[in-house]
Amino acid sequence: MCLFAGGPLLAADREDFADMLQRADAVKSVDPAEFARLIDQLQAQPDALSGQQREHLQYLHAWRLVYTGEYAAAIPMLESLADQASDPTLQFRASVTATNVQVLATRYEGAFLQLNKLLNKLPEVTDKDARLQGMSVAADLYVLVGEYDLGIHYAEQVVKENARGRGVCRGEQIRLDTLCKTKRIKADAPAIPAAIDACLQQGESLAANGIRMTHARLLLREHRIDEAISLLERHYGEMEQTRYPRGVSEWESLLAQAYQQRGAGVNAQRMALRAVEHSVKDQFTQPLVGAYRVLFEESEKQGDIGSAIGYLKKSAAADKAYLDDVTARQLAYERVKSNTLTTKSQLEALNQENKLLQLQRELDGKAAETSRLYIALLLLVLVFIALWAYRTKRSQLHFMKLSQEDSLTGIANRPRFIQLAETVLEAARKSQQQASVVLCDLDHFKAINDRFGHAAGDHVLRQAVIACQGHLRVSDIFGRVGGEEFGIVLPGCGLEDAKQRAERLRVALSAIEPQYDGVRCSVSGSFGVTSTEESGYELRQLLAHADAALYRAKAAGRDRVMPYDGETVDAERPDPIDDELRNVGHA
Ligand SMILES: Nc1nc2c(ncn2[C@@H]2O[C@H](COP(=O)(O)OP(=O)(O)OP(=O)(O)O)[C@@H](O)[C@H]2O)c(=O)[nH]1
Repeated sequence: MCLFAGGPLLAADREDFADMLQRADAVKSVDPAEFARLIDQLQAQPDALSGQQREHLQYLHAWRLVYTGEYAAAIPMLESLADQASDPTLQFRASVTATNVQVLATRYEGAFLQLNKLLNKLPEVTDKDARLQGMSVAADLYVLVGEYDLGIHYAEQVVKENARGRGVCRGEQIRLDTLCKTKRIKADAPAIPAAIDACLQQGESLAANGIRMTHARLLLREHRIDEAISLLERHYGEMEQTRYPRGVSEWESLLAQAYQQRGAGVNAQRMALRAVEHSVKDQFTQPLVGAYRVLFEESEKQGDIGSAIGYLKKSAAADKAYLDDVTARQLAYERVKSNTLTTKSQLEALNQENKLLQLQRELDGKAAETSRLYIALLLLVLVFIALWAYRTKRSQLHFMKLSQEDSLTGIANRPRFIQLAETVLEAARKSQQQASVVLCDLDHFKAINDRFGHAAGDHVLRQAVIACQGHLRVSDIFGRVGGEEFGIVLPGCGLEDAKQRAERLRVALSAIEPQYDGVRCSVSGSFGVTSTEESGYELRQLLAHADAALYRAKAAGRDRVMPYDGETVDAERPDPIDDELRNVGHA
């Protein structure tokens, strides 16, 4: 398929682009020519790429600019990707590279600020390559400001994680360089060839040559000049192929110094000039200072004073610029560190404040909870009191009912009957209305008890009450005033009415045929009736007259109704409710 032919873009094309991007990413530091070819090809069709692919391409393009020393152009591209890239891993990688470039562009403060952000983000980054990049930058930066142990720590971390087998090469390069700087390694250390091998196996010739430079420095330090020259000459072409100007310039400066130490002035001069030529514009590095120094000394040796003075001036300027650079990065590091510490302590203060607020909130919460508990407790007590009051009232009512009720028949007992009758009669008296009183006594009740037993007698009493209730009004007062004797007050009834109603009660009584244990017995009752017209409104009088009439009914043969006939009541005749009346009167 032709990738860049016109016509609609197919999904397969996008896959090919993705493939090319991956490939470009993979070869960017090992095969600059292939990397450049792929980037150029992809850049020719920007509209054919997806948004994410365009971002990836932009990152690789910025990387290429860094590689060729165009830092000013690369930094804004990388910063924009670090802030806005849709893929978080690309975001992290862009910010790592941005940090790196800020160092190269001597923007140290920005670099250290960015480094702090990176290290904070690092624990969340899972992409192994991105982690390798982040930790490598951290190691480089710490070494740059003389924090060698920190640098070695991150370098060792890179080796340990060994992302895609590249960690050993990258981490060892930093570690060995740091050990060289701190004079903690010898030129014959076996770690050196091992690290070079690891890099070569990964195709990382730039890193392999970086380690070789470290090796050459160690050899020179140990005055093994020929070995150093041999090493540097042997791999010079390879270094040139990396097309990394900064690295090439450093290599050439080192070789120039080696030649000079050997006394090969012409070669030293030639190589130093190349180092100056390949050095990054406006970048004052130690190798550049070294190259100018070689040129000055060689010119001086040759008696070319004019050139010597010129190189001396350049050397002094480069040296000063380099020292200024060292001071600048040191200052930037200290400033960021102190700002970070200040921010940290401010954050801690804020944290403390937050903790206090949190505690306060918790206390408030507890107080609210306690209040809620108190309220719940109070409600519980109130409910308990209400329940207790309700039960007390209920039992009071129950006992009151018990005290007013006849337990056998459920109608008013004698005291209650008297109380109700008094009230009704008083009302009748006040309204000058008639009322009648009826006394009813069951006939030969003793005989029922004797013949059928006491329980049968109780049963008959209950049946008799039920029969009577069927003929009484709600306003009538009905009570049990003796063993088998009942009293009835009929408000609004004159004597005739009362006689008729008593007659209905009598008929009702004689109609019941209570059965007990299968034995049927007959019941009848005798009734004595009087009214307020005959006897007045006094209950005692009314009852006495009704009782006299009842006595007459019994005497006349029972099972009948007798009205009070005006006869004088026998004072000797025992009055069944006399005591109660006396009590009521006293109450
Ligand atoms: N079973 C039962 N008997 C009761 C109760 N109260 C009173 N008696 C009985 O009622 C009977 C009343 O008898 P008496 O006073 O001689 O009257 P009596 O047999 O009805 O005869 P007269 O009234 O003259 O017709 C007694 O035997 C009492 O024991 C009660 O609650 N239950």
